[in-house]
Amino acid sequence: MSDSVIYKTQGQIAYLLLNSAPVNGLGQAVRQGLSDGFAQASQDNTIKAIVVGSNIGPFCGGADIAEFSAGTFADKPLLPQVFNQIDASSKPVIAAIDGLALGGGLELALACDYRVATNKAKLGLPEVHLGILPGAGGTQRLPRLAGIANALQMIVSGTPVSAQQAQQLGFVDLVVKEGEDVITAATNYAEQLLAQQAPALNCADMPVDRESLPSDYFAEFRKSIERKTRGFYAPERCIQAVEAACVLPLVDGLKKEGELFLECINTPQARAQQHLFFAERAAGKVPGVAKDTQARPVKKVAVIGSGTMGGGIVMNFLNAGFATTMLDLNAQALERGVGVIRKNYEITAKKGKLTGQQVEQRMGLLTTSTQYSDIQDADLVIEAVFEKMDVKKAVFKTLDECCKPGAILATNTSTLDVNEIAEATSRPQDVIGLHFFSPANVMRLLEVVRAEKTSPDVIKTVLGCAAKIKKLPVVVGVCFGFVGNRMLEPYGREALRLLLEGATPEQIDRVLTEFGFPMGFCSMIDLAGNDISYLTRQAHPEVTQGDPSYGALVDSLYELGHYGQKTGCGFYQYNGRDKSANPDVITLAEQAAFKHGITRREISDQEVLERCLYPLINEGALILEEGIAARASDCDLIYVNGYGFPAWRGGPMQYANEIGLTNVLNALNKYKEQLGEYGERWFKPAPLLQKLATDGKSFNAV
Ligand SMILES: NC(=O)c1ccc[n+]([C@@H]2O[C@H](COP(=O)([O-])OP(=O)(O)OC[C@H]3O[C@@H](n4cnc5c(N)ncnc54)[C@H](O)[C@@H]3O)[C@@H](O)[C@H]2O)c1
Repeated sequence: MSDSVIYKTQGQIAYLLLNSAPVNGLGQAVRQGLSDGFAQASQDNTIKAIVVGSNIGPFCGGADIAEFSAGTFADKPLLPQVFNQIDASSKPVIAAIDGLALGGGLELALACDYRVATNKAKLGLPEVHLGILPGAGGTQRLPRLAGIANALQMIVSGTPVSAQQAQQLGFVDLVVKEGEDVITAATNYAEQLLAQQAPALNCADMPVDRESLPSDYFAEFRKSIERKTRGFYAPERCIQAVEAACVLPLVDGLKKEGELFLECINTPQARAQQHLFFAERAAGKVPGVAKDTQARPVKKVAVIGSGTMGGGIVMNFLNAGFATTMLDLNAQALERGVGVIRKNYEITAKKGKLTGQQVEQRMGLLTTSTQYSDIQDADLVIEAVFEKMDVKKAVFKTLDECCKPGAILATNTSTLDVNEIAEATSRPQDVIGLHFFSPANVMRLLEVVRAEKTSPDVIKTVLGCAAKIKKLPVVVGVCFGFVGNRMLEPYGREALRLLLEGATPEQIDRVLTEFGFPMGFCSMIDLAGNDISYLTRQAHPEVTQGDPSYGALVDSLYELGHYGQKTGCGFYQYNGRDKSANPDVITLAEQAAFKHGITRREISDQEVLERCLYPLINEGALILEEGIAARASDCDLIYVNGYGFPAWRGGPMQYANEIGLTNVLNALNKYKEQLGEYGERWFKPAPLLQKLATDGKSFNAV
């Protein structure tokens, strides 16, 4: 038998202990070990019960996902076969669960007859997040053990539950206290079962209670998740599998589940979602930051600026239990900032997501000040003041004078040069960019901007802090807009140019939302305020590369005071929640087109999509070439988590991989030719894209 599963016996009980670090992934060797162990225990007449547990701590993190892309998940024995073998055992089988029982790990536990778990265990079926469904019996056994509604909720949301919740739902039999050894507890449980002559249970004999649910239950459930799952393929297949569990005997339900699993596994969506899964793990590996780099201790945090971003950033740290000082030179702004934080917490408490005591606890961690001398003992300072270089430099000079040696000095700038800000101090090695996204207390993405002199231990420290405040940190280099906003620039440039060439805001937004963005570019600019886009361009005229038509329509709207939603008018007109076309936009576009010698024409939806997306992808290739991002998957994480790029497409670079880099390259070349001088200026393919396409490779090769 393989070392991946340890087989041992003690008295009447056989133990199968998974032994495959780090999380007992169910690769071929583990599957084989389980199957062999069960065969051995079944044949041994002295064995009366079987305990399945872990030799390394966590019970089981699930299938070995790398096997999906390699195709080896189909190497025998197949996971469903092994679990059917366990379910069919004539001897009681007890799962002993500590730590994780996720995906295939929970399906393994469900195939056992009884489950004993520690109160720290997490049990769930997160397959839907990988674009697939639980394909080893989870969709058939969980409804039988936990009821249809509970199972459906767990399978479609992918959200795990605690051992206590699992016991309430009926699929954990015993929860053991912290510190108790779960294998000992499972052994005691097995002995009790044997003393009671408790039978081995077979899921096939368990009824599914469909009658207690309304006849339109599944239809209503579908409606309830419609918005959240728009565009995703797997949730509907999960529902169909649970529906099958309601009407089919177990053996046929398992067959149906297997068919639905195969329908999902080879789709671009499953590849995209698995790409993002691996991308998150890869993002933690930062070139130049060694594994054994020591992080600096961070206990006290200070945030400079109590405006929109400062307040949101402060909340992250209060939520994670950090003593935090919010500093603003303007006492009124400071008071307003504290008020906004309290109000946000109170709204959350009203929704029942925080208790009154928790609100006070968090507010109790907050101190405020208008004096820099009050933050001299802060370990981490995050600046979120006005976006002006002279203001930022003055703040960093003051921080340099007042902060203790070794304090990390971070800036939340969106567009300014972090190297220049760092040089305003005598300690550029301690300076870093922490680019939070708005609303900063909600958005998970954090661009960590590594300046030329930022020291590796500073990066290591902020990555640790990011994990504590539950952010997804992606390390990027210094350039205008870093990764996210830099890639957004050509996307927006093309959307605005297409309006001059003949497209309408409605067409652009429709094409982009049909692609999967939650909103199109014109609606997005209206929401953010086109004054921001106008003023940023004024401050950074170099982005236009001398193109006089660049952003022309935004200029016209700005000059009319039509800033978007905040003034009730922008690309659209707003009346409360109602949004309608702004008829002036066409006239303004015609005037701008005339001024810049652009001939208006009918624009196809395909052109809208290609011209918005391909330059964005091309910019990603330039970013990779320049080393601003370490890997294409980092750009994807930024786009999916910060810019609404549909997760089921895996991010712009993965989308390009999926449609083929040659197609992207050919389209860029086509527009380069078709659009004359404009095309020559903006549609030059990045050398990296050209090379990869010519070599028949994808961005994953970088
Ligand atoms: N708003 C966004 O969506 C967003 C997103 C990402 C990053 N950012 C960046 O975050 C920073 C702050 O943006 P915001 O939208 O919160 O601005 P804001 O205008 O809402 O707040 C800025 C605050 O800084 C204070 N302030 C100004 N100078 C100061 C000084 N010298 N010392 C202490 N306090 C000072 C002001 O009183 C004000 O309360 C900017 O650099 C911006 O580019 C903003």
